[in-house]
Amino acid sequence: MARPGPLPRGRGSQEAGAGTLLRLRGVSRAYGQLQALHPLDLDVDRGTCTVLFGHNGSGKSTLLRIAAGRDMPSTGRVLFDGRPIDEDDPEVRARVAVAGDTVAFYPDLTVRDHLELIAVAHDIAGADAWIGQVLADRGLSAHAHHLPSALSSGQIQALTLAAALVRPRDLLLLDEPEQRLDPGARGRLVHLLNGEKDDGVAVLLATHQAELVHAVADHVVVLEDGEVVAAGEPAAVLDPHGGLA
Ligand SMILES: Nc1ncnc2c1ncn2[C@@H]1O[C@H](COP(=O)(O)OP(=O)(O)OP(=O)(O)O)[C@@H](O)[C@H]1O
Repeated sequence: MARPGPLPRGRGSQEAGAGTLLRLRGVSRAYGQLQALHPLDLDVDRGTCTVLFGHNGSGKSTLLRIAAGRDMPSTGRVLFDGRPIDEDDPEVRARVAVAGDTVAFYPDLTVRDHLELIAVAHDIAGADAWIGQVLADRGLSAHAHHLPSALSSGQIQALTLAAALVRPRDLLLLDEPEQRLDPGARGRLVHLLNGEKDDGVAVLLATHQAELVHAVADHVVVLEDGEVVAAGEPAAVLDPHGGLA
């Protein structure tokens, strides 16, 4: 993906390709009596993609929220670039991009307005051209001046992705980014994720789609009722239909 002007990336991007960026140790999460996540360890390296795969309720979103510093684990710790993650930490805000499972857009701001707000907040050079590129890449150019209420569910999903992609990032966290995308947009998503890896970004995403796992993952973690039941290279762990190999 061509980027106009300086690459809008996080401050640590000069270290891209140099090892682990996100490290989870002994991380678990209980909601009252429910053990949503049993203790697990996970490393996500720069320039690689790790995929969380599992049925509804297996703990994927819980793990992503903890990895983003948006929720505290019941046990264990999360380190981003060697320090405890906290979503209020300016370093984390500058370097971690999240497209989560809940989305809130301003009803009276257009698609382009949303992306401009984010670009301004992150002080992005050449923002106009860059926003134009992100809109085109996500198939949103024709909807740039539309309000969120005028978008289809797939276009809302594309805007959710665009909002994460218009900003700098060394770590990209995505919750079911393939949801509601048509085959063309899913193809662009695969291209995008492989481009992120080439740029040295560490990617952690949750999905239900085995095809996406095989297309982008270096490492897959299969969750069942909050427990890791398999982990490793996709070809060794999952068959093409998403069953355990
Ligand atoms: N805030 C919460 N309070 C109580 N229980 C929760 C909360 N969030 C999630 N859970 C429960 O934790 C378990 C894991 O949920 P989670 O959303 O992490 O699953 P998931 O794998 O992302 O599911 P899906 O594929 O449906 O998005 C589920 O049983 C869910 O009901």
